Order: sequence, then structure tokens, then C-alpha cells
Amino acid sequence: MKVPMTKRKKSEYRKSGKKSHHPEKKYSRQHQGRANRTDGKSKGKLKANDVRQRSQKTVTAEVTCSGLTDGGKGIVQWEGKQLEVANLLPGETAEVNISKKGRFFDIELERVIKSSEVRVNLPRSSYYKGVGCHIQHMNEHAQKRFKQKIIDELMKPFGKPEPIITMEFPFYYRNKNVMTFGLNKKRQIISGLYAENTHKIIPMERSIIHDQKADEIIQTIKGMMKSFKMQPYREDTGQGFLRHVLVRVGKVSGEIMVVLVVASPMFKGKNNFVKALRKAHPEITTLLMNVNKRNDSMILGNQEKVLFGKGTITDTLCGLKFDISAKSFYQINPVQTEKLYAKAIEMAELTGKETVVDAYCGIGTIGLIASQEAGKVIGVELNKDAVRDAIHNSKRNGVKNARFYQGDAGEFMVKMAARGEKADVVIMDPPRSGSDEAFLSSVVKLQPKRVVYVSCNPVTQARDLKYLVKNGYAVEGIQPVDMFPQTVHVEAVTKLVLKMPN
Ligand SMILES: C[S@@+](CC[C@H](N)C(=O)[O-])C[C@H]1O[C@@H](n2cnc3c(N)ncnc32)[C@H](O)[C@@H]1O
Repeated sequence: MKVPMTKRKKSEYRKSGKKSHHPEKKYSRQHQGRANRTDGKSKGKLKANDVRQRSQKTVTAEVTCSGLTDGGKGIVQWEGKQLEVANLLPGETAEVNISKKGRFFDIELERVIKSSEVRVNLPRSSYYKGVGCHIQHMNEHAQKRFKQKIIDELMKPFGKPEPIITMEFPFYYRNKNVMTFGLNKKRQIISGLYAENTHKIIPMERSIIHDQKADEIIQTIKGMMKSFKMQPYREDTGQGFLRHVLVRVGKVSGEIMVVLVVASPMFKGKNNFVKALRKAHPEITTLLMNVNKRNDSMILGNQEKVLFGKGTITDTLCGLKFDISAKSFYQINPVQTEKLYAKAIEMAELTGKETVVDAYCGIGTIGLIASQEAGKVIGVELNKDAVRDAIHNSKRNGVKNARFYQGDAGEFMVKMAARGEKADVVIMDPPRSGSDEAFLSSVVKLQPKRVVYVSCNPVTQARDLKYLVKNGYAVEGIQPVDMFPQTVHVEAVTKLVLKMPN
């Protein structure tokens, strides 16, 4: 089956030039001379292997990078220890600041002395701080090689993966931005992203992978907070109101959803705030308030109130229209999603007769696209809002042969197997943690002829493939897709076929 590609605005496919593919080439050129510095301070040169004491606890040393971790960090040796340095590339020599924190070393890149030819020079603005963009300092060829190597190594037991499908214009692709709000030491309001594995906010106004309009709206909200006496929430004291702002953009429809994630439902000055925001951004099509009183890392709470508009946005994917709620999962890179889904449906080899299970189905995207070529589709998903969206999306696209159920995919499959039901094809797309034994063992009992496994985490995917291979399936195709350019994440879709039915 040929999955239709959605017609998109030209800007989504825009080519940025011949050699450098970077969106702000002028910056790359302007800053060539000092772009390798990370702090812009003028420093005396260090000789090779020279070590300088900066403070009681911090030393500055010269190191050479010998390779990369799967997290995209440069590997260096220092005083007989192997350390990892963010933003450093193999073959590069650099000055780093090393400080001991308990049993661990904190190591920060001060400046690159000898630069790799695959390095993309970035200016030092907060724009390029690289939170969430672990490998934006690598050119596109190096990023491609890096991701291919990860997939090739993890999938070695199952066969040779195809070359990764890359993105033509790998910038500004995200259709969802979430920024967290807080106060800095001077008690000024900041918005940004959490530093890796912490709840420390790194102030950031925009990113090369964010939707630019979404970033603009978030900055407008930050600017409005003072005059509306809206305090950012503080995790340490539990005081304050605004925790996060989530913006979701329909890249084809142009519809924009803004979600104010707040600590309490008491929104003082709500009407005036909404009025002012709509005046500044008439392009916002719906605005919601989500109340999150929890103290964990979940962004959204359960309580939600629509402040204006329909509370959802609509977008087009593979020729179908999908309504998306704030809490539902929706793939964040729609350009690459169409390529991923096309591969998944090709691997399913549908003839129009099959019963297809779309497990971990979200708002029903893969299942509804597959339904056009299948006998019937059964979708299962844990998130209630996403299931409601899937049922609604089925109706709005006139699909008559798909049913969606809310529940744990593993439990659902166990029941299907116990009832002796039949499935010809299982398409599964679990979260990063992968699937579980209940689900996988039921697949083995149901014996679908083909299993198409879509995953954003090849580590858990490889673990689950091992189980299926051990229990009668053979891997017949592995297709990596770069859904998250500039980051270390890789998506892959694999095809498994039943070797010998019992
Ligand atoms: C990677 S998303 C894929 C969604 C959809 N296939 C798509 O492409 O948009 C994984 C989905 O699994 C759902 N999920 C997580 N745990 C689940 C479980 N135990 N059972 C069923 N669904 C689950 C999440 O809510 C999320 O919608």
C-alpha cells in the first residue's frame, strides 16, 4: 500500500543551502573565529597535557576525544580515568574544566583547541545551549553515521538494518514545545528546559528544533506574567502558579493549542489574561488550563479546563484528519512520521482481508491509516483521552472497520488469546520502556503471521525482539528513521514473520 504524503507548507521542506545545512548560516560564518569557545572568555593557551588548578576543586586540563558514547558525549582519558564531555567530537583536542563532586567528576568543555571537520560552529547565545539537542554540533553526515552505528550494533543479532531515513530540512520540526517556568537567583522570571536528569531550569528562549511560532507564544506569555502578577511555580516552596506552557501546532492545519499548566485552579485575572494573549496571538485556536498539583516529573495533571476554542487541534497525516487532545500522544515530527508509517504499513503487507491489532495506538493514527487496506482494525491504548480521540478520528474519517479499546495492551492481548481470537498482523508501538511479557507472550499465543514493531527506543526494542525471535518469529526487515534530528534519539520499525505455526 502506498501511504499518501501530506502536502505541507514549503518552509517545512526548505533547503538551507549547499554545504552547511544549518538554519542560521550567517551566525555560523560570523562566529567562526570564536565559535569553539563555550564562554567567550579570553584565556592563555595550554600546552598538551598541561593541567592548571582553577580553584580548590576545579582543574583545567587539555584532553583528546577518542570516541562517542551512545548519549553523544565525547570520551576522553584523564589521569587514568575515562570521562565523558558533552559537545566534544572524536579527534578533537579541547580544554576542559574538571571538578570532583563526591565520587563523580563534573567535566565541562571550556574551548575546542583542534576542531573536527564534522563540527558545526554554533554561536554562544542561549539559542544554541543545546539542551535537548545533544548532537547539534555535528553535521548531518556525522549525525547519520552516529545513529546508524547505534542501530547497527543493537540490531546485530537480528540482521543488517537499512540505511536510516533522514530528514531533508532537519530544523524546527517539533509540533509540540513545552517550557518550564521558574525564578533565577535575581528573582527574575525564566523559562526553559530542565537540565538532563535534574529539575534545574536552563533558561532558553528558542531551539533549532522547536516550532518557531510556539517559542514566540511562550516568550509572549513570559513577558505578560509581570503585569498580570502571575508568579512562576517554585518546586522547593510549592508557591506560585504557572508551572509549564505547552504549545501544540498542527503543521498542516496551522491550528495552535496553548496549555497553561498551573499549580492551582484559582486563576486570578483569567479573563483579561486570555484576552491579552489572544490579542497578541490571534493565531491561537484553543487555550486550556491544566491543573497539576503533583510533585513528580509529569508535565500534565488530570484536571483540565478549556478557556477558549474547541480544546483540541486538528492535523492531517497521510491524507487523514486527526483531532488531538492536550494529553494524547501524537508523534512530534509529522514529516518523518509519514515516512515511518509508510514503512510500517508496507511491512504489514496488507491485502484487504487481515485482522490487524494496533497496540499502543495513541489517537489511532497507524490503525486508521492501515484500515484502508485491512479487513478490520482493533486498537488498544491506555490513555482515556487518546482512545476518545481515536474513536472520534475514526468517525471523522468515515472509517467503518476499526474499533478502539481503552486498557493495558498486555492485559488486552492476554484476554484476546484466552478467548481464542485471531489476529493476522500486530502493529505495536509501545512507549520508550518497551512492551512487557504479558503482551509478548500473548502475541506468541495469538500467532499473527506478521508483527510490525515501531519503537523510539532501540534498546528496549532489541530486548523485545529477542523474546519474539526465541519464540518462533524471524526478523525480516529493520528500518531506522531519524524522527529526532539534532538529538541522540533514534526510531526504528522492524518486521517479524512467524516461522512455523503450531
Ligand atoms: C509511542 S506512543 C505511540 C502512539 C501511536 N502509535 C502513534 O504513533 O501516535 C505509545 C503509546 O502507548 C500508550 N501506552 C503506554 N503504556 C501503555 C500500556 N501499558 N498499554 C497500552 N497503551 C499504552 C501511550 O499512552 C502512547 O499513546
